[in-house]
Amino acid sequence: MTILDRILREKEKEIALLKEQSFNNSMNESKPAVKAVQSFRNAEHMNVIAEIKRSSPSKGKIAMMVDPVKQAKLYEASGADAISVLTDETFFNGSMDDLQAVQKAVDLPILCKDFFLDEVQIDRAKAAGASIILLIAAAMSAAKLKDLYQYASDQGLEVLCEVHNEREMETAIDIGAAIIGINNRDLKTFKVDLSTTRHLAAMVSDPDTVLISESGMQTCEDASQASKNGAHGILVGETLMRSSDVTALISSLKVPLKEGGFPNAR
Ligand SMILES: O=P(O)(O)OC[C@@H](O)[C@@H](O)c1c[nH]c2ccccc12
Repeated sequence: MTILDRILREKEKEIALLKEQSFNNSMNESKPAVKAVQSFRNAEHMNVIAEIKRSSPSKGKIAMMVDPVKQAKLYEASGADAISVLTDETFFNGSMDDLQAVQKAVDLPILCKDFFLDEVQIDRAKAAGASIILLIAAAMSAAKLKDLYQYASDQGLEVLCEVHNEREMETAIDIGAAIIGINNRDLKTFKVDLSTTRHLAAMVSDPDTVLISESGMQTCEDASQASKNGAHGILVGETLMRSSDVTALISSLKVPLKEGGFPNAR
């Protein structure tokens, strides 16, 4: 059984418990929704989605003692364009409380990074203040991905649709995903290969699609390579969590976008 299988099995248990609760998902309505897709398209420099990540199955402990609110404020003050909060407890030591606290403390779009398999998880993420959710193509059928994408959109949430091979990319394109995340890490083997972004970005022909290169980003050379390969954003966890100078790191990652960014923006 792969780690992804183990995580998904755990999620099924979590979903059964969540179904016994109800979530007031109008709670978040008063805060003006910052549409990440629009701000990403307006950028001339690499969009940086900065992640709060205490630990992971592949790397073990990364920053167990992090104060998520402090870290998120530092990300925001350093020029991050969105914040990703890992909310899975069992495998990543995160929590929905982290996300809720972060959302209250910053004005940036907040990505709820979890393994979504059911609408009830989307309701909970929205109630906690998420503005974007992650849908991992490798975790479900194409039909399910489409249904959850639609459900999240109907709730006013944005979706980062994550792919890591050609078949998943075809599905993401097929459902018309506005923001596609190309994961350089294979969730089944943990192997990181930055050329995954080049390979899969080349399949996208819609000039309005926002492409995010995810995982394994360490240096401004990596960010430049991602830009050359067609990415408009990068999702960075471990390197930022371990950095002693987050501000300098984020500013070095904000490299110019290929051809100045989106042709029709601004
Ligand atoms: O810490 P890294 O290598 O910078 O990676 C961040 C992010 O891409 C990674 O946390 C991630 C991408 N997709 C996921 C799906 C589930 C859990 C985690 C992830």
